Amino acid sequence: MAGHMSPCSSSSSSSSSAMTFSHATSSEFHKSLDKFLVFPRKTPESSWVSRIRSRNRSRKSFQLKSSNEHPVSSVSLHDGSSLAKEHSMPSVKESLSPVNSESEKFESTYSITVVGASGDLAKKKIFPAIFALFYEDCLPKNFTVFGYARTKMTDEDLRTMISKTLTCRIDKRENCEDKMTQFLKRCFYHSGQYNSEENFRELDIKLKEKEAGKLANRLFYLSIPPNIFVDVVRCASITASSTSGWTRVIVEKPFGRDSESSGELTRCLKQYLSEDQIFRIDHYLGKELVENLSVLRFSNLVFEPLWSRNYIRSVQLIFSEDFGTEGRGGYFDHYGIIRDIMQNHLLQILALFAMETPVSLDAEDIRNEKVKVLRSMRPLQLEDVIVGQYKGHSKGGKSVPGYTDDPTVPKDSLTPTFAAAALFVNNARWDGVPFLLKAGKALHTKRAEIRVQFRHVPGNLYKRNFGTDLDKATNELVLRVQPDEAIYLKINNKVPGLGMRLDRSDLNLFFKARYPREIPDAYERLLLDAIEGERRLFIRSDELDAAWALFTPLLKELEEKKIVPELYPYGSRGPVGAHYLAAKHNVRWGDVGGEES
Ligand SMILES: NC(=O)C1=CN([C@@H]2O[C@H](COP(=O)(O)OP(=O)(O)OC[C@H]3O[C@@H](n4cnc5c(N)ncnc54)[C@H](OP(=O)(O)O)[C@@H]3O)[C@@H](O)[C@H]2O)C=CC1
Ligand SMILES: O=C1O[C@H](COP(=O)(O)O)[C@@H](O)[C@H](O)[C@H]1O
Repeated sequence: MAGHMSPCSSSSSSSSSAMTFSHATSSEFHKSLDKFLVFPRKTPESSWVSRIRSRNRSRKSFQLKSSNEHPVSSVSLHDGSSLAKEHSMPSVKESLSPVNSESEKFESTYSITVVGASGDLAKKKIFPAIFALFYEDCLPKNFTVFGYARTKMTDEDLRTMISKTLTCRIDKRENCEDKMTQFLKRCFYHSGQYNSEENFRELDIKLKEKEAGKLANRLFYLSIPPNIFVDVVRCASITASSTSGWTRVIVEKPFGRDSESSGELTRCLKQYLSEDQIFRIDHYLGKELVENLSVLRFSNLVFEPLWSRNYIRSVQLIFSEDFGTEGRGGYFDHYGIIRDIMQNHLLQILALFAMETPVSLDAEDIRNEKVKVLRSMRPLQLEDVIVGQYKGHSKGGKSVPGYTDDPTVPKDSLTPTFAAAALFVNNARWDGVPFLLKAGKALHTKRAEIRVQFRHVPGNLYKRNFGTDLDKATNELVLRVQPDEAIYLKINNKVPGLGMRLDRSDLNLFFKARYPREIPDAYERLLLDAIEGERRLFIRSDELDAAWALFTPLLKELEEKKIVPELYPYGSRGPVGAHYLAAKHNVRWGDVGGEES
């Protein structure tokens, strides 16, 4: 069975000292925002580069922009102290636009090594995201991509494999073929075992060849099952970390399966890496609408005053997929939907939603606020959770499989493929407000959204016109994370004409209509942030601990008591129990009934 954490000593063949990887200085993320210029990250290439160049010419400073436009590891020639500190880690944009011989001296190289390059995630998401960054001219001049896995492949085989999943931006497609060819020339492959220092040493030699003596920054993306994370980090740290620039490691979830295993994983990783070097990815934090949540809230006066128990009746975070665990049943059965979606993606959104205003957009300020929210929540109780599992059925000559029909899933599996839960943030702002989380596979639709249901209007003058069901007149703010990103607010208005008939309408910001260009994939944003050293969208270890503390007792209880999930048909709206759970907290799910626009 996949997924058991190996203790860090498991296959360690040699001892090593802590923090073998070299890492960026902490000053990287302690700069104040207003010290720097602000550039939009994605403007067309010519204007973007020329803007940087002209600013650099006039101010002699380089700017590196991460997803919050916060210059993270920039080098300012105005600031002697930061110059001295950070010469060892020039920024991406710096190497994009060398402007004087001083900077030429420090020209740096960047490599991204995708460990587990033969796998599903690498093919589907990571290589396409790196290419998209290249296509958008967001990558530095000197960059190399390496694939690493056990599968025997040549460089050419890797290129053929990844070329099948590369796509150019829908709204551009200019020079697409050329760009792909240029990109593929930068891609190389090394076949090796995950626990072999020798094989990583060979990788190091190949990396050094490409780096050609320049200052080298290395990013490792661990796109592998979690039971080999520590082996890889150990081997790479001992034999393949950069000795001149930074070394960073992106770790894919799952980060453990409960508090203990997660703590153990963190402890093991920290034998070889400092916290600054670990980039725990939760790709939902890279989604456009999740990014927009804080903007909506903190840059519009109309929302923030309403953002509390005084006006908000419930917050609903909903994830549904219209397919089952096909092909991933073996992995999934060890985790279940609560660990796969709720404890990370939905909880992260909840923390961003509920946090207090951070001191600044600095990663540490934001993550401090998120941790406070998580630590203000009471651990989940069994009575506030319902679990379900999809079953197969046949309809009109077509049959769909149940979860346990998957040959890699035990026939008597009790693993939930659906869960709904009510969580509470016990602080002054949110006391008593249910945060309803719902996540499920093999449901009737694919969707992720944040629904904010406001309280009923007190002493409503128009009560008569709404009829008896006041819930139907409740204002609701919806952030549709996917598909068809949108932000809309349900309001009540008068139907034009004589008489007084009320209607419910949407004030709608539909992103495709407003911004008719493709929205970057979450992995693009996150990869760029990792290259640029922006940690805001990555999970800090104390956040992770707090998240597991909320779910671990419940997960244990579910397993110990062998709670049987409620069966629901593949393609349905999920177990009825979810409605009882909402009703218990005096609310209704916003995504059911005629209201789900
Ligand atoms: N796929 C997805 O959509 C998502 C995946 N993730 C996470 O990302 C990581 C990678 O996912 P994914 O690509 O699906 O994983 P895969 O199962 O496809 O594994 C990736 C690669 O790791 C190697 N590998 C697989 N199993 C083992 C094993 N038991 N021992 C040693 N090596 C093994 C294989 O390469 P080789 O045999 O060539 O060495 C494989 O190609 C996982 O941690 C997963 O949980 C997170 C979110 C979504
Ligand atoms: O992390 C995961 O996410 C995917 C859903 O991601 P999305 O970006 O396509 O919404 C989910 O299918 C998978 O089970 C889970 O591990």
